[in-house]
Amino acid sequence: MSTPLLSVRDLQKSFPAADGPVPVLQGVTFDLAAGQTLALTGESGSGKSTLLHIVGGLDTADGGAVRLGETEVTALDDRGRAALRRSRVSVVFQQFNLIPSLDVGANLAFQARLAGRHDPAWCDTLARRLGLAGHLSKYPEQLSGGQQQRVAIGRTLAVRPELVLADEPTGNLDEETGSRVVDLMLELVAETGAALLCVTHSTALASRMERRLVLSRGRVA
Ligand SMILES: Nc1ncnc2c1ncn2[C@@H]1O[C@H](COP(=O)(O)OP(=O)(O)OP(=O)(O)O)[C@@H](O)[C@H]1O
Repeated sequence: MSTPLLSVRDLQKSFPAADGPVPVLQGVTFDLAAGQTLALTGESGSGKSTLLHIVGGLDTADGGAVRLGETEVTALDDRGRAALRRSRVSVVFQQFNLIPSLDVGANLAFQARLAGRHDPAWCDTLARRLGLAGHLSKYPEQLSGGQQQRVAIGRTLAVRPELVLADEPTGNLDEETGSRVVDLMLELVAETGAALLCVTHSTALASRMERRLVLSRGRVA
């Protein structure tokens, strides 16, 4: 079998609480192949977002290992994790997290510019495919939720990351808007060849992914 793009092994994480550390991830192990899509589901508090944050280099683990290709993510220092987030792993958040002072065009290009990978032709393609070409000089507050999430997806894919992480990407959208946003996200993720790890409570969204992983009390169920 070929080496997976993402390998998570025996991942452990606790958070401090008044009466001692509370274990949140208690030995999570799974692989994700390049270009594969995986839904991460499980009850509230089961550790889904915590896992996503560690995989994406937004938080650190207490034990175990995360590898992305040849890189041991869990061995990186702050700088290494920042570099990983700029160019190789990119996150779509439920709250969109656009930069309010930048227009749509600048938001789309923002992460790619930071990564030194800005490709104007690819940004134009993304804007057109995401139905944003007529909105490039608008600001996030002038957009609907669905439009804002499409900008966030475009910003994520503008860097051509190896791995896209999505945390409840349709959580703030109505069902129909969410379904259209997911269609676009899956289409464009597939075209770039990125793998997708998507945290969701939505069975409709989870059913659109090739694989499903259920977390229960910090373990893969
Ligand atoms: N920074 C933190 N400090 C302390 N506890 C935390 C922190 N982040 C998460 N937790 C706790 O860790 C547990 C898992 O949280 P996490 O957000 O990963 O769960 P989740 O499965 O994504 O939940 P949900 O589906 O409700 O978003 C919860 O009990 C939460 O309160």
